[in-house]
Amino acid sequence: MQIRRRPPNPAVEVDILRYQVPDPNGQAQHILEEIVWHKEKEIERMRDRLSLLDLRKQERNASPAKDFLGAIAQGKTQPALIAEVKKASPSKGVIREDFDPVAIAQAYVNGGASCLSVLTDSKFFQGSFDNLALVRQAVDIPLLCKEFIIYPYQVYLARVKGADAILLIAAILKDSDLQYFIKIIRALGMTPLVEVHSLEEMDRVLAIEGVSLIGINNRNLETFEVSLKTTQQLLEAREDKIKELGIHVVSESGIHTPQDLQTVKDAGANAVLIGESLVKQPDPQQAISQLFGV
Ligand SMILES: O=C(O)c1ccccc1NCC(=O)[C@H](O)[C@H](O)COP(=O)(O)O
Repeated sequence: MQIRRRPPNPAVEVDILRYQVPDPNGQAQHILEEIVWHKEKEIERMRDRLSLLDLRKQERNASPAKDFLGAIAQGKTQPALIAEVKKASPSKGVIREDFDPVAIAQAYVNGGASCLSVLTDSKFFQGSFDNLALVRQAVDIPLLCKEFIIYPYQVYLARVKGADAILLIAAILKDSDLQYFIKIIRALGMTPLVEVHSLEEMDRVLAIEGVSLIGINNRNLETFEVSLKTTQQLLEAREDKIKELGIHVVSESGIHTPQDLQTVKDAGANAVLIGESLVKQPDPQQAISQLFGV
């Protein structure tokens, strides 16, 4: 997958100029590119309201980040559950009409989730950084900020709002950007979760220093096609290297049944990231019990 980046204005903090578009007014070629192009404008507007300098001052007063990787390693369930607070998505539209992020988060905690993932994108997922802050106030377990990170600004904002881990998507960041973001995330005491979808992305990420947690997304973000074979194939191909490096693996997306759970567990996933199949149930706590048989 290739994401074409448009010339930045104003100049950005990271060297992300590889993916420039020949025609900046051209059409996005797929949803991930559309999201990234929208993010550029969105973050520009956010910076106008609150500068990076002021945001970094706020970050110094934030309470310390919780141990996201430790919570997965200790896993309240097997595999450990990262339950996602998700109202809508580009592939499914609105998943839950009566969306109460705090009530859903509390139900997930009562159901035995080890960590939570909170979508903060507003245009495509109807999430928000306010939701992240509300969930942070309501629960004690570690939180992943599920964003499309292209600027350090988003990392600092996530920390200020209470994130303990940050998603980095290999398809939208080149290697030097990944390295740079991993350093910032670690410097702020958080855990980077680096997401891949292909063997090529897996190999890029395995060569980068400081990666302790890899997410294998079963959803192709270009076509929305979901296949658990993605987890099976990538783990089968790189199991030895992953073990040698002591990396934990999260299987993400498309997990709906106990059989799906068993499939990715047998493939070697240490954790699962589940949104839709839990959030669409009237009682998300009971949905976890049914899925995990607990
Ligand atoms: O969910 C989507 O449609 C989507 C589209 C484009 C980019 C990302 C997208 N989802 C992000 C995720 O990775 C999922 O929210 C997460 O893995 C949970 O998936 P699911 O259990 O299938 O809701």
